Amino acid sequence: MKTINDFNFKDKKALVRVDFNVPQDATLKVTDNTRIQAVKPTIEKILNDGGSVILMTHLGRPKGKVSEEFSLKNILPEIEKVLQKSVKFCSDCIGEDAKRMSAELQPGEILLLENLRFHSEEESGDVAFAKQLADLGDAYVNDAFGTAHRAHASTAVIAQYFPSTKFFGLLMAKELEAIDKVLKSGEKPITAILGGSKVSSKITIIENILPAIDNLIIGGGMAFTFIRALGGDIGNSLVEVDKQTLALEILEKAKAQNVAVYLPVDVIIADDFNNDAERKEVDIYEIPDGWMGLDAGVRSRTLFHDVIMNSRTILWNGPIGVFEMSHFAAGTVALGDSIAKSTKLGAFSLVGGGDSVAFVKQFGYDDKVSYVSTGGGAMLESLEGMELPGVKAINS
Ligand SMILES: Nc1ncnc2c1ncn2[C@@H]1O[C@H](COP(=O)(O)OP(=O)(O)OP(=O)(O)O)[C@@H](O)[C@H]1O
Ligand SMILES: O=C(O)[C@H](O)COP(=O)(O)O
Repeated sequence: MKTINDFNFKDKKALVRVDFNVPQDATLKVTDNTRIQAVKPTIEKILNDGGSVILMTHLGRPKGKVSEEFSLKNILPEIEKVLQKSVKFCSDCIGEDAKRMSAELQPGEILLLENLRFHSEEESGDVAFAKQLADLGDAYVNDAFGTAHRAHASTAVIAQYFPSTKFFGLLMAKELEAIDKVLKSGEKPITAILGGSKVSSKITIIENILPAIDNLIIGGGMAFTFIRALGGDIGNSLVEVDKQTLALEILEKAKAQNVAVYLPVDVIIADDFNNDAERKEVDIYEIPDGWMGLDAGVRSRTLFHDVIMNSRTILWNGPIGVFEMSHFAAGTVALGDSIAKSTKLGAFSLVGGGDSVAFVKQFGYDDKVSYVSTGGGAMLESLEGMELPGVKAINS
């Protein structure tokens, strides 16, 4: 893997694609700066070499139109705060100003280009647009793991203009290593915990990871499709009726590959999808009509705990209860505790995917697991075994 550590950036202008698609509040203030913090080592390495940095990113989905709401001006103060440096700003990512400001950039300086997605050519992967961006720098660095699953002008197409000066940034390298550490070189036993709402969104992941893992814990809303397929009464719980055969096939495949599958054995049920609904705890095969399962029960939490404590490598994607409602968060919290405990005893744990990452941050588990991915869709596609366009462009 060719990273920025293989190059000296002295007197070079590095075009660095980052993913500063950060969450903002109603006043457009950044509410979580993790993605900015995450690329600091890459920027520092280039500046310390005596180079300069031209930052390119998208923010939101402005669909090719200029808009104040999606302007990077709104997040510039947060970027300067995190990087502890002043950052120049160009109000268009291409054109005369971008050319002039890039040409005038001195070693040690940083320039931020306005939102790439103000031009529809970014998402369509337009070659001429990619060339205009490429002309601004001497080297290309991709450190935008969160956007690596998009084949856009700045994430993939641009790389062809830097045949010998294209590199992975340090975040990108760390993310790819974390996935490899689980799926290729993980210490056994390896346990994957998959939750979330739908089986259909996790099928490809399950099929791809089965050969690499020893244990598979299936929780959350997707568990009910399996339980129903196995003959259980699931009341009004979330279910994908047309995916029951697939669920049984997955169980067969797991068995054939010697992967032990753990489904919840009990469940917290509610008479409505509502935090204040009436609740009780029942066997997962005996959910009465009119009730729905919204969290893992106490026996399930213990079952999962024992598996996790006996694991040396842990992959977690998807909450095992509706943690957004406080009365149904305990199962996911218990899972977080188990993973934290196992990690403390030396296991390697990787958490990926939008909702699970939101959970670990909100509940303070981010420092208690080995690695929290900055990618949502990119992480899921990596687990599905796809070569991400942003990765392929640097490797080829
Ligand atoms: N028993 C359940 N019934 C209904 N919804 C559930 C249940 N358990 C968990 N969920 C919900 O599943 C949602 C996440 O499901 P989704 O399929 O979106 O996962 P995901 O986005 O793939 O997860 P991630 O982003 O972590 O990969 C959570 O918001 C959670 O509230
Ligand atoms: O937040 C993300 O997942 C990335 O920044 C990609 O954003 P997109 O889904 O709008 O392409």
